[in-house]
Order: sequence, then structure tokens, then C-alpha cells
Amino acid sequence: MPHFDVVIVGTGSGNSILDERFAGWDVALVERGRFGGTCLNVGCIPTKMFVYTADVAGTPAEAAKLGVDQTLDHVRWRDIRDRIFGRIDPIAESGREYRIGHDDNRNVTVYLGNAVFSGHKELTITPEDGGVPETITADQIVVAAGGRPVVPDIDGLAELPYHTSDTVMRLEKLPRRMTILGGGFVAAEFAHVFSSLGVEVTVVARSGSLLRAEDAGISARFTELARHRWDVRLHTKVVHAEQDGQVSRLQLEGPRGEEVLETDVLLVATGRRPNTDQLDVAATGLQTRDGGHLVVDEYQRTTVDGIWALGDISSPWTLKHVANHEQRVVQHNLLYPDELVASDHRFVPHAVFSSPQIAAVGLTEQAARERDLDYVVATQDYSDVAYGWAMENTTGFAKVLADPRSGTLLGAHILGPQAPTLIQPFIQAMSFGLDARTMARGQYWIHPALPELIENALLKLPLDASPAQ
Ligand SMILES: Cc1cc2nc3c(=O)[nH]c(=O)nc-3n(C[C@H](O)[C@H](O)[C@H](O)COP(=O)(O)OP(=O)(O)OC[C@H]3O[C@@H](n4cnc5c(N)ncnc54)[C@H](O)[C@@H]3O)c2cc1C
Ligand SMILES: NC(=O)c1ccc[n+]([C@@H]2O[C@H](COP(=O)([O-])OP(=O)(O)OC[C@H]3O[C@@H](n4cnc5c(N)ncnc54)[C@H](O)[C@@H]3O)[C@@H](O)[C@H]2O)c1
Repeated sequence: MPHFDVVIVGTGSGNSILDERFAGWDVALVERGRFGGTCLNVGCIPTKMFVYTADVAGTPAEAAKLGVDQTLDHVRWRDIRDRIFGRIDPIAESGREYRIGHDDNRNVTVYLGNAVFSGHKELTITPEDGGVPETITADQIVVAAGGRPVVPDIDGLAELPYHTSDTVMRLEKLPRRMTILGGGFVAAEFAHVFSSLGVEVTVVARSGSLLRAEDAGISARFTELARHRWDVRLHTKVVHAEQDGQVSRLQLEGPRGEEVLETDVLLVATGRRPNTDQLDVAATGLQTRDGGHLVVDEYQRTTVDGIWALGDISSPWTLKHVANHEQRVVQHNLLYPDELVASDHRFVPHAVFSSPQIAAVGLTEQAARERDLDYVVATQDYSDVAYGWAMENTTGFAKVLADPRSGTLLGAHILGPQAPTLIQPFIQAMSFGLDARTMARGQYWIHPALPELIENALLKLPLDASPAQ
């Protein structure tokens, strides 16, 4: 039975572990799908390429208020799709070829197949081409096997040709109508993409607001704006689904009672789960916690000595920048076992690339209240800073929370154009312990650029009087 120094399961963030420092290691890399994992193939990268395209398609609708009349002539869906995947698919392919065939990887054995734990630090791999399963063992194993979309148990749904984020970007043609089940990240981003490209979008959410994990003010504003763009059904459940020719029929239960919604494409966007169940992690003694994530400590060590985990399979954040960070931690800790470094999860930011865009770091106001923290809060509208005037933006705002005495930043939330870019100074300030007073007045803010939104939000914080002010 082949034995390795280290086996890495999953070529998303796991693939980035290997560099020239591992040249002397005997390594196995296992992948059952496309090289590059979720982010490259079906996640961050293609979605943002579609989002940018959608933003461009949406400009005529935004331009009229500026006195510029534009029309959107035509959306060439297949050209868009093929441009995007024409760029992505070769990257996945060349990543695979590099690991299999390049001299740099003479020490790496690539297994193209599905790995399942079959004993203590032992994996059995069933090749993707249906060949004979092979069992391997290793001194150390990195589990970087990610997660997959969750599909709820709805009567009749399994018989429908529904889509998830894994498949919807490769549609053959744009449908006239699309229904999106769920009110989270994936729903918000794809509703923007497809509606901007001309699809009539309905969003069915079981709760009372979209993006409800956000700060309540952000979620409420997003939901209000979403209702102007899409048919948003809140407090609504799909209780039965059936297919009639090309049309999917969804039986809904909501505030309007029972009704039937017809749609051409159904996108199920109801969350993701880690792939631990498919790996039979118990066979090697790995422990999982709620939701099936692997238990890891701050060094990314699992509960079995010599087995590490990173990214979506163990992290409560389903975010690529977190998976990348944890990958760098595992990489270091494999190389330098006597100088372990810990993951830094203090200030994990996120962004939703919808329209409007959203970005946040730190505590929401509801979390600050629940923790009984002493905090002050300030909001700043885009419409009250010069560049926001230029954009005629009347709906965007930034919200910041801080400790009233020390000025320590507790949380920041932005809804509006460029929110994922504008949030970065807050991430930096919180990561390096910069307080609100120093951040506001200890540096120049380019006038009249959009970051004045941040400057003004900071200046509005009703902090206690301090000599530093
Ligand atoms: C639609 C969508 C949009 C997203 N957009 C963003 C975004 O804008 N920003 C952001 O930060 N995050 C985003 N994410 C989340 C991000 O993609 C993930 O957090 C990240 O890719 C996780 O990386 P990973 O390495 O943990 O897992 P993955 O990238 O999923 O890699 C796991 C790999 O393991 C392989 N594998 C699994 N099980 C086995 C097995 N048993 N045997 C062999 N191989 C196996 C899989 O095939 C896969 O290639 C998005 C996700 C989705 C779905
Ligand atoms: N921009 C980004 O960083 C980005 C983009 C897309 C996805 N992601 C990551 O991928 C993850 C998955 O995204 P997502 O939108 O699928 O999940 P999500 O957790 O963001 O949202 C899931 C939604 O589905 C609803 N839901 C759950 N179960 C349901 C059921 N049985 N019936 C009806 N509704 C149900 C929830 O109430 C929620 O509104 C996210 O948590 C996020 O971390 C990130």
C-alpha cells in the first residue's frame, strides 16, 4: 500500500499548500472534480465575472437620472457564458496538468478520484474513470475537501430539473422567468445577475428579510431595495413542487395564503454543508461539530494527531479569503512543526456582490446589543458626501460601531457602490488596533473621493471627549 509523507484531499485552497519547500516530501494530492475547487470553478471567480457583466448591463437603468439616456440593446448570454468559462476552464485544466506532468511536481502523485477514509490515516480512492480503488496511508493528511450546496427536503423537488450555484452559470439560454429559493448570499448575487440580464426574478425566502445575518439596518435596506427590483416573497415556504413540460410549478405558503408560482428555472440557494459525511471522517476518528464541520483548534489541527483541516470543511465562514488564510497556516505548520502559528479569525470580513453591494467586518449592532457592550454608532449616507452626490446615490450608507471611551472599532457595515473596496480601511484599522479618533484625523482622506464616507462616519461617532480629539 503506498505511503506518503502527506496527503492533501481537495485542490481548492489545498492545492496552494505545495510550493518548492515541499520538494523533498513525498506528497499525494487527491481531487474528484475540477482542479481549483469551488472558488475558481463554480464560486467567487465566475460569479464575480457575471456580476461585473450584470453591473454593465444595468448602467442604462442608472444613467437616466444623470441626464444620460442609454438603452440596453441585447444581452448575448452564450457569449457571456463562454467568455467567462473560456477563461476559467483552461486555468483549471492547466492547474491539473501542472501537478500531473510538470517537473516541479516530480514528488507529487495526483489521484483523480473520490477519497473516503477507510481506517486510521488511511484513504481509499475510487478513480473518476471507474478504475480499481486504491488505498493509501500517510504520516500527515490535510483535509481541504470543502462543501456543497444543500437542497431542502421539499415534496416533489427531487423530480424537478432544478439548478444550484454549481450549474446555473452554464445554462444553455436565459430563461424568461427564474425563481430563487433562499435569501442569502447566493440568492442576492444571482438575483442581481439574472435580473440585470433581463430575466424576471422571483425570490422566495422563509424569513422576513433578505441577508438577515447582516446588521439589521443593512438587511432592512437591502430587502426594501430588492422589492423594487424583484418579486420578493418573504415569510414564504415552498411546500410542493412539480414539473409540467418546461415549466416548474411551486406551491407556496405565505402571507397571501397558498398559491402556485410558475417558473422556467428554479435556483436552489439554501446554503452549503461541509463534505465530511461523504468522506466518512469517523473511520479515522475525526470529530465533527454542529452542521458536520470538522473540529479544529487554532493551529488547524483536527482531533487526530497528524490530520489537519482548512476551509469550508472545518470553518464556520464559507469564504475564500478564510480558506486561503487557513491554508497558509497549515502550510507553515506542516513545514515548521516546532513553531506553530495560529489562525487569526478576529476580524473576518465579507461582501455581497449584489446591487446594492454590501460589505461588513466586526459586530452587527444586534450582536453588540446581545453582548451587552457599551457602544456608540454613527451612520453616513452616500448622499451626504461629494462623490455620492456625483453618483446621485440616495440609498447607500455606512454604519460604524465603536467603544465610546477608547474609540476601539467594533464593527463596520457599508451598503452601496464599491462597498467591498470601501470596507478595506476598516479591516486594516481593526486588525492593527487603530482607534476611530486616530483613524479619522491621523491621515489624509482624498477629496472628493468615496472614502470620505468612512471619514465622515468616523467623525460622527459620539465618542466621549478625549484629549486625542
Ligand atoms: C456561488 C458561490 C460564490 C462564492 N463567492 C465567494 C466570494 O465572492 N468571496 C468569497 O470569499 N467566497 C465566496 N464563495 C465561497 C468560496 O468559494 C469557498 O469558501 C471556498 O472556495 C472554499 O475553499 P475550500 O478550499 O475550503 O474548498 P473547495 O474549493 O470547495 O475545494 C474542495 C475540493 O475538494 C474536492 N473534494 C471534495 N471531497 C472530495 C473527496 N471525497 N475526494 C476527493 N476530492 C474531494 C472538491 O472536488 C473540491 O475541488 C462562494 C461560494 C459559492 C458557492
Ligand atoms: N460574496 C461572497 O462571499 C459569497 C457569495 C456566495 C456564496 N458565499 C458563501 O457561500 C455560502 C452559501 O451561500 P447561500 O446563499 O447558499 O447560503 P446562505 O447561508 O447565505 O443563505 C441561505 C438562505 O437559504 C435559506 N434557507 C435555508 N434552508 C432553507 C429551506 N429549507 N427552505 C427555504 N430556505 C432555506 C436561509 O434562510 C437563507 O436565506 C454563504 O454562506 C457564503 O459564505 C459567499
